[in-house]
Amino acid sequence: MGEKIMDGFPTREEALADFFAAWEPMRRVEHVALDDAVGRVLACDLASRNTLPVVRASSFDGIAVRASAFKNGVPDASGWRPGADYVRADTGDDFPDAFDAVVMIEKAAIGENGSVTFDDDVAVEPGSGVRPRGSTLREGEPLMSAGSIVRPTDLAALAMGGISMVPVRAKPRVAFIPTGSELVPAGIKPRRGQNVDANSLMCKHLLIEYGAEPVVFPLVHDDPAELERAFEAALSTADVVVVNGGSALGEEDFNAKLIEGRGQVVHHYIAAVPGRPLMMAVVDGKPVVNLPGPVMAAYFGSEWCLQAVTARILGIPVRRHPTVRARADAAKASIPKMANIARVRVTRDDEGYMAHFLDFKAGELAACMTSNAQRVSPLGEAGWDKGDVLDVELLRGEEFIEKR
Ligand SMILES: Nc1nc2c(c(=O)[nH]1)N[C@H]1C(S)=C(S)[C@@H](COP(=O)(O)OP(=O)(O)OC[C@H]3O[C@@H](n4cnc5c(N)ncnc54)[C@H](O)[C@@H]3O)O[C@H]1N2
Ligand code: MOO
Repeated sequence: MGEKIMDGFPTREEALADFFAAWEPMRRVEHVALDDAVGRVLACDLASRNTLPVVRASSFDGIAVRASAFKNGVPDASGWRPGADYVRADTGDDFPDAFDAVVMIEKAAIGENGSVTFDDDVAVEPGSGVRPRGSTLREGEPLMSAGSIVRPTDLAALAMGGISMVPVRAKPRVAFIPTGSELVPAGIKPRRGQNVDANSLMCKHLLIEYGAEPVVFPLVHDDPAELERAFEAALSTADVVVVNGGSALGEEDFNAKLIEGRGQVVHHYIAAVPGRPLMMAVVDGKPVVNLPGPVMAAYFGSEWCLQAVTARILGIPVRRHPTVRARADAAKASIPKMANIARVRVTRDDEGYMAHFLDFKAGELAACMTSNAQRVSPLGEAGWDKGDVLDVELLRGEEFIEKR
């Protein structure tokens, strides 16, 4: 391993800048129904095609009247008849052109014969109690801009604006190739020497969260020909290829070698742990990532690298987790030359939030993966003391933090 352990690696930012300079994102546009648009990235600015109300609408449940009847104060309406002198017009209703104002139903008692008795304080002007044409939305009014991610409330705006098919950026198709003869699929009991393929599921769903369309390949054994077949199939169909495992120097680590022989390696080994043997390459103009195999390494590499690649293709920023300030419950050393991700259990007591750092190398890997927080140490940080207050990223809502 020698000096390859810590020294001379690019930071994540430097590595990504070089990687991004080496390939151009292709952006395809497709049209999806409103019902399928949530979570998708808008491909262009959208403006309303509708005007609402189309003509007018009552502001409340009431009766539509002629304002002229109120010119000299509250009229005697004992002889009024529905249809001729007034009509019912409830919230949002349009009503015949003969009427031009609406009186709230609380201020107008309708008799059995259709007559009306108004409260003494009713004041009616032309247009009172009426929302005019366009007072909700006007044709041509901007609805959303390109690059926004569609949410359920946005659907309401798009629906009102008469958008039925939504132009969105196509999801980047990311092929994920899990490798290693020792792996068995989730749900199969591992025998001696075997390990569970935990990354395929984790990375598939992380990629979905990032906005990609993952294509998870079947497990590839440690066999160069098998790997090459999977790699070429992935390259011919996907926008991004991720080979998982075999990134370091093991006997069966053909993956890095295959990629090296097939394209241009931009970086191999990054100042980010776990997962420093991550490799970025370009093959046939497409970004290829050799994501390290250990679960925490695959997670961190997905978060900083695969997410950035997906976000670049989609033209969106990478997501930022909310942070809280928490007291470290123990001292810890970290490697100053490396950005170091640690998973954290955050709890609450009378003094505030407390951070318990989990150790994936000491039997706590599952606890790490299910923890409610994490922290990436900045480069240059050597560690902290018990009681130091640190920013930690929350991975579940603050409302779920347990009180101790
Ligand atoms: N001599 C050296 N050994 C190692 C180095 C090094 O620099 N020199 N780097 C270490 C570091 S750091 C990491 S990170 C790992 C990188 O491992 P690989 O990417 O080569 O992965 P594999 O060797 O294929 O597997 C390692 C480990 O991960 C498990 N794995 C693989 N895929 C999955 C999966 N889909 N789901 C769950 N677990 C997976 C695999 O079973 C192994 O246990 O190398 C260090 N070694
Ligand atoms: O230290 Mo590696 O970078 O274990 O993942």
